[in-house]
Amino acid sequence: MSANPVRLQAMRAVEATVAPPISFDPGEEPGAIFGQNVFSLTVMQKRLPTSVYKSVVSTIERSTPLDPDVADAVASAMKDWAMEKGATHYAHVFYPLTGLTAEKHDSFLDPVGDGTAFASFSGKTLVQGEPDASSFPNGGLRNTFEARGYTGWDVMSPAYVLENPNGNTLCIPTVFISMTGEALDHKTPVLRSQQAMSVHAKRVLTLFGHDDPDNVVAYCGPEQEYFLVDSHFFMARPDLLNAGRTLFGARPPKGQEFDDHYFGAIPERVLGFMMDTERELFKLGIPAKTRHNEVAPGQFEVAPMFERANEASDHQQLLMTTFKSVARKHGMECLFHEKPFDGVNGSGKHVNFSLGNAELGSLLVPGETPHDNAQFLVFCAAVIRGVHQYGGLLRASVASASNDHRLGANEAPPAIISVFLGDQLADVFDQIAKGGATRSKERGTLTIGVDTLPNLTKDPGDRNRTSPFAFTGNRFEFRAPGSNQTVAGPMVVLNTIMAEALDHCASFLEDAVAAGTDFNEAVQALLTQVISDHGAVIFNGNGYSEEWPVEAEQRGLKNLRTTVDALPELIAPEALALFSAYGVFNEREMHSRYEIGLEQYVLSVGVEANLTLEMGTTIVLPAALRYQTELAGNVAALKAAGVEADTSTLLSVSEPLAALRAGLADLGAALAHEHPADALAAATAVRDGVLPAMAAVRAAADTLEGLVADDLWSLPTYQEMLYVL
Ligand SMILES: NC(=O)CC[C@H](N)C(=O)O
Repeated sequence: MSANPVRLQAMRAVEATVAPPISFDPGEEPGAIFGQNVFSLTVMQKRLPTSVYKSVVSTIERSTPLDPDVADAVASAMKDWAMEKGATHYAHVFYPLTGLTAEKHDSFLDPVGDGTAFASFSGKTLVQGEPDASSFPNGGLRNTFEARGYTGWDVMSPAYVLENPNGNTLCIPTVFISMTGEALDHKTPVLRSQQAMSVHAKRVLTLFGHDDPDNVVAYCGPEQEYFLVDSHFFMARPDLLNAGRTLFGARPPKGQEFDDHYFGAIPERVLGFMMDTERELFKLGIPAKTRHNEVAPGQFEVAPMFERANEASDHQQLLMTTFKSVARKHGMECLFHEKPFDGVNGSGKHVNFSLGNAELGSLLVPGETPHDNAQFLVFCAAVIRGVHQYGGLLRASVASASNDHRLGANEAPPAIISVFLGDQLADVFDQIAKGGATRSKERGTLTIGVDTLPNLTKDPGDRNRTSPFAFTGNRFEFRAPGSNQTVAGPMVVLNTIMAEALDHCASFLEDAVAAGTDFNEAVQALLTQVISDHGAVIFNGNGYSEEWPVEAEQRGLKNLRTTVDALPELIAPEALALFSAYGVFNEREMHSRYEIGLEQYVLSVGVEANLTLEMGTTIVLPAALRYQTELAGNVAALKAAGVEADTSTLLSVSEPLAALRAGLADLGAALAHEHPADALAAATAVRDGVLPAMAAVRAAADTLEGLVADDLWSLPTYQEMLYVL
């Protein structure tokens, strides 16, 4: 074991760690706690007069406006319920463009004027709040002197009581908008885009004979990957502490090459943590379903069941905060960074996406009959059209400085957005392209009934983990979103591109039918058109291969490697036209998101660069210099003793040491440059000037880590952080 005091102490402390007991009551019925802290429809049904309850349900299901009297009744019941659960405050929770969760707490107590106070909570307070919140990024949508921003209750996402050892709070999920009604958050566009998509999905469903269908919603099932690191190591790494990822660290002798961690037995300490998180999530009605070890050592995954996109997105944010706080209780730090450790697997948040409603289920499930299948194929075709036309927007929706390190490296999807259909579906679309599908690969049988559409089995064939957008039997999996990102961004783009594509499909079919074309023939013609116009986006091969970027370029698919390449997609004329046509964002809102994305990029690389400079100068350089001095002393002593001195070790250290010094000087110089005023120019300068300078410092430091005496190296190493839990 290392004699370096910092690391030694950390190791001893890890050894001595005793996991906290799980807060589990052995007599408890399974599932008894699920949703216990949620003001759910069931709770509302019990506590509200029937007419009020029905009115809320209608607002949720059919988007009817919320009546002020109904809001008052709901608020009163909600307050009583929350106070019974120990809540003293309520908070409008919102999701500003930092990607974090924001909350402003207010007490239920109102002073009466005679020195006493009573608890109150009106419909108006439930429905609307007014946090000052002027310091959130708004990309030019507000000036600080007109700081007003409003929060408004998202009726479709239930309120809940958040427990804290120091007191409980009633939390109300809200949208956050400016005085002029422009979106300052991630939730507003999810709701707007969902509405737009529903309008056109319903037109398609009506064409397929569904009479007055319910609203169609987007479902989202996010798979959250994360790393756990013992707190003692975490605290000894300023980079993890401040940037969430290691900026230094030589590859460990053993990485993930044995694939021995993936789905392996979950370490006892981690399992205890997982059970504890699940309990907290269950109380909040978050359906955490699956847990397992991931590819990299120290990496794990939790996957909740799919939910409506807006609720899934709120739950996802809550899940992340819950994981962070429970991990600390267990003496660990939960890392959501997309690439905390260089050279091993990064962390994604794969978004499983489908459309549907309670009445019809998922619309991306192959049906039992050719007629159902025709409907399914139209929805799939819409996905293909949407992803092909707006792949750049999907890429932009997952663009961040941290995700740039992950995409295309060590088993994460590439930055080129293509669609994987699986053998069966690819074969069907192939046949459609060649003039009408008559058989499905799996069954190999001719279809009967409504002419030429094939039967489809529900088994889609093999999975393809190298694709950023893969059909998995009853949904598509968008694999590019990063572990630290909100799922709202991708969901907004998915909903909006589906709105456009379904609008196109519905209009095509409506026109054809009006012109007297047989409906099935119209469907065939539509599918043929979509596949010949947009089939280039379908790629079933290996997305990690070296040939793919070359082929993708020939197909005209974009390869937007970095955030700086991707973000301009947001303000491309076709993107502005798309989002405004479907009422999701106006031009100002798009520009604000573009500016904020670039600003966040510059800020996060800036923090990392300053940290690299600081750690390089105050931790790595001194360790290397000490070792060099020790070696020089050894050479001098040998020479003095008249013994021939071997200087090779001294020289091998001196070389990277010189490179480190030069690298630090270059990085310092790169950081001293004033940023250009234009946001894109600033981000480009950072990408092309600062990032390479950081990489040069790291390369020299990582070489030194392999040379310097272990007792002089105080930064916990990759082997310690990844393997000691
Ligand atoms: N097994 C997996 O699905 C690996 C996925 C990978 N961690 C990613 O970044 O997306």
